[in-house]
Amino acid sequence: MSSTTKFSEVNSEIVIKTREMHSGGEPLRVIESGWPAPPKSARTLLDKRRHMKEHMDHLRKLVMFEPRGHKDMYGALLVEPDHPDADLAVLFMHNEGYSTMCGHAIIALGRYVVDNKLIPAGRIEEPETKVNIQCPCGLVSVWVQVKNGKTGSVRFHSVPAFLHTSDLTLEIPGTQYKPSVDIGYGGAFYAVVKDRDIGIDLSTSTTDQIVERATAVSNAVRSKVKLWHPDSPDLAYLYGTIVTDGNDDFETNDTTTNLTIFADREVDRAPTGSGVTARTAIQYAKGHIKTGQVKKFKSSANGSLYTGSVVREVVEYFKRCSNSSSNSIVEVSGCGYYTGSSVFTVEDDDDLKDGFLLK
Ligand SMILES: O=C(O)[C@H]1NCC[C@@H]1O
Repeated sequence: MSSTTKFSEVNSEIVIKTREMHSGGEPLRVIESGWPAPPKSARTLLDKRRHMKEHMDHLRKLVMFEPRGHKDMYGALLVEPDHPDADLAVLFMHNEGYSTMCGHAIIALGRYVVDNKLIPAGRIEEPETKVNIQCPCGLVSVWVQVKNGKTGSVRFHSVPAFLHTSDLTLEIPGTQYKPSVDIGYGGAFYAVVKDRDIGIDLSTSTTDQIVERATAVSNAVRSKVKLWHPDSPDLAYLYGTIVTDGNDDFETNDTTTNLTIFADREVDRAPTGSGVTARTAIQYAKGHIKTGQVKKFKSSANGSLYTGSVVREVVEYFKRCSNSSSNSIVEVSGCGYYTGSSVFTVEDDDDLKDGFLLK
C-alpha cells in the first residue's frame, strides 16, 4: 500500500485511545492503544518511521485530521527502541507526515513516561528522574522534575546540533525582500529568518501573514540548498522556518521571541523545542552566546517560554560534519500539561472517514 493509505481501503473496525497534552499550547496527542505495532522487519526507528508512512498513513490522518483533529495537530506513538541505551522510542506525526524530532512532545512525554511508570519504579527519583527516549534523529536524554511524587518541568539534551549554512541570501518571489537566513539542525533542519527581513513584525503581524512569508522562505531554501546530515539521508530535509525578532545576542537581551511554521504550513504555538536547539546552536556558532548562558525563547503566538543553553561542544561529531563550524549539545527546558483523554472510533458509513483538512 502506498503512502496515501486510506481508511476506506482498510479495516475500519478500530478504536484508538489517546492522552491529550500540551507544552506551550501546541497540542500533543499521545497514542495509548489501538495502533498496530510496526512489524519486526522494521528494525530501526527510521525503518519504523518509513513503515508508518507507507502502511499506516490512514491512522495518522484519523487522529491528526478533521473531524478528530485539525491542521495544527501533533501526535506521538511510543514504540520499541533499537538503541541499546533507550528506555523507549517515539515516532512523531503532524499534518503532513512524520518528523525526526519534536521538543514540545519530549517535554510532555517526559512527564507522561514517569507518571505512567514506563520505566522501572526504582529509577523514579526526586528531585529529577532521567529517561532516555530514542527519537528518529537519535537518542535524547530527558530529566523530569519530581517533587513529593508529582512530576513537573522537563529538560532535555537532544542530538548534536549545528549551524549548517550561514547568512544565505534568498529571493522571496512576488516581494521586494531579500532576507539573509541561517540554516540550523536541532534534530530537524530549520531556516531561521528575522521578522523585519521578510516584512513581518512578530508583535503585530497576523498569523496568516507570518505563515505566508515563512512558507515562502522554506520553499526558497528547499529550491536553493541541498541539505546533508552525517547520520542518515532520512534526516536531511528542511522541516520549517523559524521567524524571529532578531534578538540573538545574549549580552543585549536574554529573551527572544519566535514563531515556527513547519510541515504543511503548520503553526507551532510553543517556542519549538527542536527549533530552540537549532537556534541555540546557531547563536553559539556565530558567537552570540557562550557555553552555559541560558537564553529564554518566547512564542509570539501565546507567550509560552522555553529556555536553551549550550552545555558542551561535541568534537567527534564535528569531524563528521565537514561543512559545519561547530556542534553542540543544547539543553532545552519547558513545562508540559495534561488536557484530557480521547477515544476515537470510525463508522463504516461515514463518508468523511478518510479525514480532511481545512487550510
Ligand atoms: O517543539 C518541537 O520541536 C516541535 N513542535 C512542533 C514542531 C517541532 O517538531
